[in-house]
This record gives sequence, structure tokens and C-alpha cells, in this order.
Amino acid sequence: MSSAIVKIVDVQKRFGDIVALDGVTLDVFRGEILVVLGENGSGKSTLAKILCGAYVPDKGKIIVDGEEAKFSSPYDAKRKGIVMISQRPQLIDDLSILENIALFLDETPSKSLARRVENVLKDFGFSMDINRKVYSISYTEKQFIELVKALMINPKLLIVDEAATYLPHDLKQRFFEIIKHLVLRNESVLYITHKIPEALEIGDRFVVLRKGRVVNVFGKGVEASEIRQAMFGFEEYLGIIPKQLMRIVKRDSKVLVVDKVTVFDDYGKAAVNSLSIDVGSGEIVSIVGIAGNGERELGEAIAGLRKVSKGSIKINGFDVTRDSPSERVRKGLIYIPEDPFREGVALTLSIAENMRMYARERIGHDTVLDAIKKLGIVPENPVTQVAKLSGGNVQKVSVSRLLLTMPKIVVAHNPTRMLDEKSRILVLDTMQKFAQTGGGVLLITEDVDEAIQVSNRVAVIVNGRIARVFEGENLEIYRSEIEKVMVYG
Ligand SMILES: Nc1ncnc2c1ncn2[C@@H]1O[C@H](COP(=O)(O)OP(=O)(O)OP(=O)(O)O)[C@@H](O)[C@H]1O
Repeated sequence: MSSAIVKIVDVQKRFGDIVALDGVTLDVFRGEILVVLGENGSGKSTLAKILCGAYVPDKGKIIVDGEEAKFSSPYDAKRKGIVMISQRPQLIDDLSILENIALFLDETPSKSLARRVENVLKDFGFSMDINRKVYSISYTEKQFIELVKALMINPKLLIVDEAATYLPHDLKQRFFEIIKHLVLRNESVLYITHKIPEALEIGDRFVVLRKGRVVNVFGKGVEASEIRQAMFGFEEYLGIIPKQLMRIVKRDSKVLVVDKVTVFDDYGKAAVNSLSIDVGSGEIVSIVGIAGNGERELGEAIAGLRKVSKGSIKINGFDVTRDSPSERVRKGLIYIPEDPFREGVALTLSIAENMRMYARERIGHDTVLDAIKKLGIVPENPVTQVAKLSGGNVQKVSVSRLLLTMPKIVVAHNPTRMLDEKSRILVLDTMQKFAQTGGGVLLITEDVDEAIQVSNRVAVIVNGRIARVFEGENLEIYRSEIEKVMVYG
């Protein structure tokens, strides 16, 4: 392996009394993909933010190309060829995709820039209207635009903070090909992910952080169990309840009925088009699709956050089509939105205040502590402001409502995004247990693995319609067909 492009020497970073990084020393070599793994809150994003100039370390040094770098902003790092694609898209909602990219590149939007952007999109085999305003695109599409933006400056060190993990399979594979090309040109990639199989697929070396310290650095050939052991202290992949143990689904007793529903997007286009789906008591139904096919609008319509133009929605037998979001909650709905930062939590409130807001009855201190413990939220202190939590821990607060109430139907949009493996299993397991006790779950997800693992039925959404429904004991056999329908309809 060649020389280090970046040397991280004894870096420490504290936020009040939280030690996010505790003396991290690490080299990033030229021409490598270095994967960083660790539980939620272990310090991965903080390390990435220091490297890209968003945070200044309290102690320690960052050496780039042999010289100590003192970045005071991401702009300084960008000038040195270090760019980060963050876990949470950093785009301005009211600007178009093209305007956002222009802003990042310090250019004015022009026809020639549009052509360059379209060429990168072509490399991905993807086309989209780059004049669309960012507020109208999904979270996943925003993340994709972040990748495009970063690649346009030909970075020397590209930092990907969980920004590619949830891309649709084909786009992710193309992104992997593109970063492998970067590496062939001797550029480097620091890749943060929670998915161990993904890490093994892409990485050359693997660093595991725990409580802000490097606990292991592995080379190629490492086993998933070794990484798991370093991350969590146990080797086994924690399984979820096998589906055959689930109680019989009562399809005749429907907890959610979406009947020929049409919903418009922010542009007045029908994003959901006369779509019907129902969920029986004891059933988990997944809706899978490539982001931008109407899944977000469908979730919002069920939650009462978006108007239903035609058709009707019933929760637990009640017609809720015209009900307010809170009325739907009263009738037994729990909705976990796609973007926890925007809709899932109140960032300025504490963990406990958020949880008290979700619970429909008064909950005591012990219930709050119990939910924090079960989900492994760090820091554990219930008065911590949610804005101070790591991405995965914010998502945990958003999904904690699953543990705090006994709803009839859960509608969850990408609920395990940003969660480490342990917490992901807990969330899926909770949904299975909830279905076992007679509830129903509509899981809207881009993660086909997850849908196959936990569902009784998998419906594929394409252009706002259900293109196909797959059903059976073993949905695994339909995997490639499901993926094909997702892409080709
Ligand atoms: N701006 C901040 N203010 C206060 N605390 C912070 C801030 N940013 C991070 N922290 C704390 O530092 C610790 C490490 O957070 P970090 O975001 O680096 O974790 P992470 O490994 O990236 O987690 P995740 O997998 O959830 O994204 C956490 O305990 C977090 O609460």
C-alpha cells in the first residue's frame, strides 16, 4: 500500500461532557477504500466532520499530504480535495438541483454546468429533471444528488457518511464502480456504513470505532463475525423472529384499507394513482419501490399530512380520509416518517419530551428510561436535547413511539435507516411482535432484504401504482423478480 494521504494523530473531540472522539490515530492510504464501522454514537460522523473541516478537533493533528492541515471550514478542506457526503443531505430545499450543485461548485447555473451534471447522471445510468426544486424530491434522491455534487470536484479524499447505503441497488452498484475508478487513480475513499456485508463488498481496510476510540483495524479477508465482535462484543448475527412463528393473519379483520387513493405531489402531479392496499390484523405488508415512485406521498396521505384527492382510507374500520393527523393517531395509527430530522422529532426538545409527546397517555420516568435502554440511545440521559444526538440516535428517538403506545396500525417509512445492526433488529423484532399481538404494519421501504425478512406480503410500487404483489411463506425466491419489477415496472 502506498503512502498516507491523510494522517489522523491523537484526535480528540468533546461536546460538553460527551467525549465523541477519544484519541483517534489513523492513516488513510492513497488508493484505498477505508471503511469506518461502529455502533450508533461511536464517533464516526464526528471523525468525518473533522476531516472535512466542519469541526475543529480539541486536541490532535490532521496531516494532509505531509502537511498539518488546520481547516476552519469545509471550504478549506474542499480546496485540499477533501469532500464529504453527509448522512443527512445538505441541500437547500428552495433551490433547484442545478442551483444547489452550482452553489457547491462556486459557479453560476449555466447550460454548460447542466451538461456536466447530466454527464455524471449518465455515468450512473440515471436521468432526472435537474431544474426540479429540491423540496419536491425524496430523501434518497437528495442523497444521490449529494454524491453527484461531490464527484464533480474530482476529490482526492471522498468521505461518504452512510450516504450510499440506502440507494437503490442498481444506483449503488454504479456508485461502487465509480469509486473503484477513483481508487484506481490513486484517490481515496473513507466509507461509513452500518451494513457489514456492504462494508465487506467495498472495503480494503476496516476500522471499528467504539465510544470514540479505534478498537480494531482489519485488512481484507476479515470475517463479518470479527467485525461484529469488535462493534458490539458478540459475533452472532442477531436473528429476528422467523415468520412461520407468527400468528395466523386475519385478513378479514382489516386494520388499514387504502382504497383507490390518488394523491398529488407538490407540483400538482398525481404521485399516487388510484392505489389500493390493505393490511390485516397480524400482518406485515411491505411496499417497496425506488424512491420517487409515490411512497413518500402515500405514507403522508395515510398519516393525514397530505390531502387525498380521490379514494378513501380506513383505519381500524373508521373512515379517516378527512381526519386530521392527530385524529388518526387517536384512532390507532402510528406513523414513522421518512426523514426523522424534518418530521420525526422535535430537535430542540429533549429525548424525554419527545417520547412524552408520542405516548398517548402519561408516561413516567421509568418508561422513558426503559425505552432509552432498549433502543440503546446514547447518551442515556433523558434530558439530552435531540439536536445533540448522532443521526442513528435521532432515528431511535423517532422510532421509540413503537415502544410507547399500543396502536392498531403502524405505518413506517424506512424505519431502520441509519440504525446499527443491533438496533435495526430490535425495531424489526418489535414490529413482528406487534403483528403477533394482532396489530398490522405497513412497512414502506427501499430495503428489499428487510421487506423479504419480515413481511407476509411485498407490494412493489411503480409510478404511484402497485405494480405487483408477492406473497408466500418464502418471499426470498421472488427477490430478483421483486427487484426487476422495482426497476422496470
Ligand atoms: N453537535 C453535537 N453536540 C453535542 N453532541 C454531539 C454533537 N455531535 C455529536 N455529538 C455526540 O458525539 C457522539 C458521537 O456522535 P457521532 O455523530 O460522531 O456518532 P456516529 O458514530 O456517527 O453515530 P451514527 O451511527 O448514529 O451516525 C454522540 O454521543 C453524539 O451525541
